[in-house]
Amino acid sequence: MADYTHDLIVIGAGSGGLGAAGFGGAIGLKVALIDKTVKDYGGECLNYGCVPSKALLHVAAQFAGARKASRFGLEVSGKADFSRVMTYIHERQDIIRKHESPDYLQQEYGLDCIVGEAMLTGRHEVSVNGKRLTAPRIVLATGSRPRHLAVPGADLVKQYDNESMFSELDELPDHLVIVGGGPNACEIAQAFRRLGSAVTMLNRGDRLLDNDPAAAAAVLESRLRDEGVAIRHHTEIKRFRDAHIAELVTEGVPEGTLTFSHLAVAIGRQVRTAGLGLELAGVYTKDGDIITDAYYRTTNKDIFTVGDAYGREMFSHGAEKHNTDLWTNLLSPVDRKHQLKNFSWVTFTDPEVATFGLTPGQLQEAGTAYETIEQTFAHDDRAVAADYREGILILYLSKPAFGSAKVLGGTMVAPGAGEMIQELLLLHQLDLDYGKLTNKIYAYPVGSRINQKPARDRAQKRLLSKWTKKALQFAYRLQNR
Ligand SMILES: Cc1cc2nc3c(=O)[nH]c(=O)nc-3n(C[C@H](O)[C@H](O)[C@H](O)COP(=O)(O)OP(=O)(O)OC[C@H]3O[C@@H](n4cnc5c(N)ncnc54)[C@H](O)[C@@H]3O)c2cc1C
Ligand SMILES: NC(=O)c1ccc[n+]([C@@H]2O[C@H](COP(=O)([O-])OP(=O)(O)OC[C@H]3O[C@@H](n4cnc5c(N)ncnc54)[C@H](O)[C@@H]3O)[C@@H](O)[C@H]2O)c1
Repeated sequence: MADYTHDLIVIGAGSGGLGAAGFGGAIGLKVALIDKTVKDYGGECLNYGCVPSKALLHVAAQFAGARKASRFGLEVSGKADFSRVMTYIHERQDIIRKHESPDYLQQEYGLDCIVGEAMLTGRHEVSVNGKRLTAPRIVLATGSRPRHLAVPGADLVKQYDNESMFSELDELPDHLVIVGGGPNACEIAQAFRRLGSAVTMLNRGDRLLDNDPAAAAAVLESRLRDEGVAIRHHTEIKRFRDAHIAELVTEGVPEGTLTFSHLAVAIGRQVRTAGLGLELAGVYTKDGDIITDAYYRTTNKDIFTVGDAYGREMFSHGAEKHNTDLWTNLLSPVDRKHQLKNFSWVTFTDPEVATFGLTPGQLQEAGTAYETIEQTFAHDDRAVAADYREGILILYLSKPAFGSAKVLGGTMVAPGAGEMIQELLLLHQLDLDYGKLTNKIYAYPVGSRINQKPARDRAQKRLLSKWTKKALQFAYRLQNR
């Protein structure tokens, strides 16, 4: 370390940077962690992403619950007091912020937390606040930024993205138009509708949640429509006439105009590259992404990316996964390759859409034989009691020549699906037989009993074949004469 100021420099203190620097600090390395402002510590997830969106959904769920209770005589009316909703969100953020502040990180992990805009100035060199830092390895955890619409008239309109939505929006929109059909668009559509806004979603694709199975997305879409969200697929904004009127096109054909009070864009993310001095460090980009290999290395072998900067799965737990791999690679001569075999993601709408393990696309690409099981919640006692019979569980099971099937992946749509898939994900990750669930005794009527239903059905089918039935009858009569 003689010639370097630090063992490791990490730029960006979001989910990616906190994990990368935190582990280095925990094992006693001299790590510099840099972010632009004190408030930026915690990154997108804390400030404008996961945390505020989940707090918003939590409040919105209470409104939905109260409205549903009108069926049983409770009278409710009115819209949300938006400033109080925002206050709640900001309070929640402040609780988490305490453990992600520069002071806390410095004290707990011994990190050298620096507040300032960093720039690469050499292959092992970073400049921040006029100072030069050096390290044998540098991690770029600089995240991504929201995409905006660039159609004619775009400059006439305030495009609320997730950053401005959670920092500038100060009133409940009368009519919120949301452009996009991914997890971000679905979550905010349901939240604002439940708080009392009219909501229209405009989606370029032919369905919501492209990364989840169509059958799962259809369940969510039906719920959103039932709650009053207008959803238009194959639809884009062609131009804005003024700050509140958009001209639409559906598959290239003019579709009239749409008037809105507020416009939100949830059309994906772009990796941040501007102002980082990448070229000075030999880090190259292609089509706006930082070029990286399967080991998180950039075109400079001593500079790595994690989190959204890696340009693939853009989730907080994606960053967590990247850091686990990266640290394995930084500490051992055997490199761990990026793969998504055991990954999962959840859209936190009501019902939640939770996907885990391998997708049909990945299975087909790998040439893996599998069968698909679709289990409805229609006759699940908990779903009947708590009124979510429209939920589904989709499972991809292996087709072994001998022995029991393995859980390869799947998707669940249900309230709390993100929690309920966890045992399935564990079976998959540990490569355990699906049949292991057959004799598990679940407390009645926990929702996750649904995970067992197909396993029991399969076991019962085997047990109740003509010959096994005869054998069992014989065994019974022999024992009970
Ligand atoms: C609305 C929304 C909801 C989401 N909900 C979820 C969810 O429920 N679950 C989930 O897993 N994921 C969710 N995500 C995704 C998740 O927020 C991101 O994947 C994650 O925050 C990315 O972390 P990161 O560290 O890669 O980037 P960021 O958190 O963006 O951190 C990058 C940091 O780098 C800093 N930086 C950039 N350039 C410089 C520079 N030159 N000098 C110093 N600092 C710099 C920035 O200030 C920033 O703080 C959501 C995203 C959005 C938009
Ligand atoms: N619960 C979660 O984990 C969660 C929640 C929100 C966001 N995120 C993450 O944040 C990132 C951004 O999410 P996102 O939903 O914005 O992006 P996305 O890329 O997942 O979805 C973008 C959507 O916008 C549509 N679209 C794109 N351009 C359009 C246009 N011009 N007009 C109409 N529709 C258009 C696409 O068809 C697609 O449905 C993702 O990586 C996502 O995983 C995660």
